[in-house]
Amino acid sequence: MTGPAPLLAIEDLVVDYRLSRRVRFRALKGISLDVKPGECVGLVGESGSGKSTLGKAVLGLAAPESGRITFDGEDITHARGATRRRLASDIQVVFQDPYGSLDPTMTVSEVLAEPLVVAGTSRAEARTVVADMLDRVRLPADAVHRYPGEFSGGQRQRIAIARALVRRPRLIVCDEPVSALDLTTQATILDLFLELQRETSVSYLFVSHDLGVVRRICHRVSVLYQGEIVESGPTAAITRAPEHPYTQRLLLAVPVADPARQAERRAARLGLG
Ligand SMILES: Nc1ncnc2c1ncn2[C@@H]1O[C@H](COP(=O)(O)OP(=O)(O)OP(=O)(O)O)[C@@H](O)[C@H]1O
Repeated sequence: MTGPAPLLAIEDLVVDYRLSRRVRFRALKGISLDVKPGECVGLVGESGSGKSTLGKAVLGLAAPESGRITFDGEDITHARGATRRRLASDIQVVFQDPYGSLDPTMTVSEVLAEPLVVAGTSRAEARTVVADMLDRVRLPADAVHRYPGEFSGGQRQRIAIARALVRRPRLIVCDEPVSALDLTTQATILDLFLELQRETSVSYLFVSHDLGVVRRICHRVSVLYQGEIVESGPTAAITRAPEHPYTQRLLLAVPVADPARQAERRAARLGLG
């Protein structure tokens, strides 16, 4: 193998959902991908392709039938209990809906300090870390006394990112983290992810249905279609010359600024081009 050892390695992963005692649905049909230290790897695919299932498996929220997930060389495929709690400082998650993932009854200070206090950090030290994190995600210092519901969608996502960062994770699973935001806010949050990566060398597994978003932020991308990876490689190469027809379709769905090109693409998508 060339280059640094992967931080996260997924090998031939199969995940089923049990629909009834006899019936199972195979959501992931033997997926392999890896994320190297400091890298952002995109997992792109349309709704129902299995993206969130892969994220859940990494976080220990979906039990694989077979295959292997290793983190920093340790097999975590079926990690539970104490191992999972230890992993929680290394692997964090940012979800699509920042409001749903933040307790509305807790102040921002409590939301951010909780994971630290649970992990044994003193309250005084937690206060220092929280202040530093708010600064990093560009939220005003007085945000600590307010509640998540008092913030805009973009600001709430900044709170969720700060919460993911407080325990200094090495990997963040980002599950559609900008899908609920308008385009301008999306751009500023993606810039924030990039900046944080430069500052902290954190790695991202970046799940998205939007190849346009992935193109902005990911070094490499894997394209998931009906539970299988149909194409993967450097993002620039995949978006410049996608080989699989499904990737080509995903690319056609990316909005472009030029209305004439947009019309051409719409025609191509409808088979009129
Ligand atoms: N709890 C569940 N029980 C049964 N089937 C499920 C369950 N969760 C997901 N699935 C099915 O597994 C497949 C993959 O779902 P998953 O949520 O991973 O897709 P996704 O690509 O993340 O979609 P979306 O972008 O809409 O969130 C879908 O066909 C979905 O219907």
